[in-house]
Order: sequence, then C-alpha cells, then structure tokens
Amino acid sequence: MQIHSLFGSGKAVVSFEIFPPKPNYSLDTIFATLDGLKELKPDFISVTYGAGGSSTERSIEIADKVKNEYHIETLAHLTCVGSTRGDIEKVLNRFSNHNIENVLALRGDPPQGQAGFAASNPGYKYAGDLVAHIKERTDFCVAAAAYPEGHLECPDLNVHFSHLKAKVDQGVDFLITQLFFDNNIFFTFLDKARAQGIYCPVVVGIMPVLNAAQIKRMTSLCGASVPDGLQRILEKYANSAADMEKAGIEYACRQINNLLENHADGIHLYTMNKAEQARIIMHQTGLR
Ligand SMILES: NC(=O)C1=CN([C@@H]2O[C@H](COP(=O)(O)OP(=O)(O)OC[C@H]3O[C@@H](n4cnc5c(N)ncnc54)[C@H](O)[C@@H]3O)[C@@H](O)[C@H]2O)C=CC1
Ligand SMILES: Nc1nc(=O)c2c([nH]1)NC[C@@H]1CN(c3ccc(C(=O)N[C@@H](CCC(=O)O)C(=O)O)cc3)CN21
Repeated sequence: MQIHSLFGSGKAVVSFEIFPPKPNYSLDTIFATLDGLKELKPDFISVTYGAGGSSTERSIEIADKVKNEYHIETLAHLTCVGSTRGDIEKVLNRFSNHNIENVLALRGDPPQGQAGFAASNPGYKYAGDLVAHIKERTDFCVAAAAYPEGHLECPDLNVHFSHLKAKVDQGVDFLITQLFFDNNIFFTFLDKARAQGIYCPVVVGIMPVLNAAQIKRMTSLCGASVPDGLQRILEKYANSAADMEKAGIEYACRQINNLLENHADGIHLYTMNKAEQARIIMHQTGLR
C-alpha cells in the first residue's frame, strides 16, 4: 500500500523507525524488537539505510522482513550520496521485487568525522535529485525529510525553505520531520511551509530521550536545540538512568499530546529499537 493514501482520515497516522543492528550483533535482536512493535499495529515502519555507518544490505533484508513476514507497511530509507544512478536503480529494483512501495529519499550524512562532502561527489548532490529520479522512473510513493529548525549546512532559514519547497515540487508525497524538542518550533515551521505552498502531509518525528549520551550524539548530528525544561531533566537525572528514561518518556508524551491536540498529520516515533518504551508511549498518549 502507498502510505500517502493513509492521510486525510482525521486520525493521526502512527509510525515507527528502526535501524539495523551493528554488524557484530545478530539480526535476531531487531526481530525481537519487531515482535513487540507489531503488537502496537503501526500504520508503517521505516528502516534506516546507512545511518550511523550501518550496513545497507541489512537494511534491505530487514525492510523485506517487515513487509513480507510481519505484514506491516514499510518505508525503506534510501540515501543517494556517493551512489550512481545505476546503483540506485539496482536498489529500487530490489525494493520492487520485495513488494516495497514506499521510499524515504535522503541525501545522506557525510562520513563520520567529516563536516561536508568531497566536491567530486558523483551522481546526486541533494535529496531532491533522488526524488526526481525515483518519480521519473517508478511508481514508488516518495517521502522526504523536513527540518523545522533548519539544517546545519544551511544557516539561513529562508534559503533552506526554498530548498525544501523545490524538493517537494520534485515529487514528494509526504514529509517526515527531523527530531525537535520544542513544539513551537514545529508550529512556526508548519505555518510557514503552508504559506509557501508546501501542502503535502507532514509527519512529526519524535525521539524520546532515553539516555543522555544518545541525545548528545543526536543533537550534535542534527543540530536540534535543547529547551530549558529538557536541559533540567538531563541535569537532574544525570546519575540515574532509570529516572532519566522515565522523565524522557513523559517529555515525549507531552510533546505528542500537544501535537495531536493541534491535529498533526502523523506521529513517527524514532524507537531506537526499543519496543517496550514505544509501547508505554503509545499507551500513555492513547494512540494505541
Ligand atoms: N540515514 C537515514 O536513514 C537518515 C538520514 N538523515 C540525514 O539528514 C540529512 C539531510 O538529508 P536530506 O534531507 O535528504 O538532504 P537535502 O538534500 O534535502 O538537504 C541537505 C542540505 O542541502 C541543502 N539543499 C537542499 N537542496 C538544495 C539545492 N537545490 N541547492 C542548494 N542547497 C540545497 C539543504 O538546505 C540542506 O542544508 C542527511 O544528512 C540525511 O542523511 C535523516 C533522516 C534519516
Ligand atoms: N542527520 C541525521 N541522520 C540520521 O541518520 C537520522 C537523523 N538525522 N534524524 C532522524 C533519524 C534518527 N536516526 C538515528 C539516530 C540514532 C542512531 C544511533 O544512535 N545509532 C547508534 C547505534 C546504536 C546501536 O546499534 O545500538 C550509533 O552508534 O550509531 C541511529 C539512527 C536516523 N535518522
């Protein structure tokens, strides 16, 4: 099923994100996660591709299992940086052969320890180039990323908006946001996006703070700002992992409840492969 057909019912679309386990871990760990997530009946699950240096083969294998063994609608991430058009066509063919109908078209992060990309990057420069290529050649439903706080590489928010508008016009069916911890930033972003003619559904990406180290890594990777309320939690529970997790889950639930009150099109939970915490959040927000 094409995910864009799920929007517009008046109910928020609910989705989860998982990433492949590191190469030295068995794939069984992700199947244990999926067993738990399946019970929550998500509308779809997305599988990251190359995030944090993970193997792309594992991403394809997991996306296949989600769709064909768990029978959950799948959104396969695809990054294009460093690939040729031929490489991308091969991966798209493999997705098609596994009946995967939805792709999240991304540019990709620079390699770890590197701030930018080599000028000689072949093939694709921006995610929009990948969106256009997929739409030209296939019938995939195409999602893309949106950055409510702007993007680290593009400090001028107005310029960044024009890039987003151009990307959407290249054929994006729906957007998923980068994580953020202050809903007001999202509401301002959404108003501005609509005013600039970006009309597609916008799913909100939420990352629960489950431990301080992970949030440090994510905020430095994606530039999300940490509001005072969250900073206080990080300081107060610095020496108590269990209390930190509990407070992080409560924070995420408050964010989600407020987004639902404001009619968000969808909630996409960055699960960090933790099914039990996802279950608590789904129950506490009444989403499941
Ligand atoms: N591996 C994964 O599963 C995931 C990765 N990400 C990462 O988030 C980051 C951004 O990715 P995307 O949104 O796909 O990239 P993008 O290509 O849409 O944007 C990246 C940067 O390029 C600028 N830009 C975009 N189009 C432009 C144009 N036509 N001319 C000039 N500048 C332009 C944007 O303002 C932004 O600063 C990447 O680093 C991506 O890998 C995000 C979610 C999941
Ligand atoms: N810039 C950017 N790159 C991404 O890959 C990305 C985003 N933003 N935003 C949304 C999601 C969040 N994603 C994430 C976030 C964290 C990890 C992470 O912490 N990975 C650990 C592996 C942990 C483990 O295997 O247990 C790592 O060390 O890389 C992975 C994907 C992927 N996405």
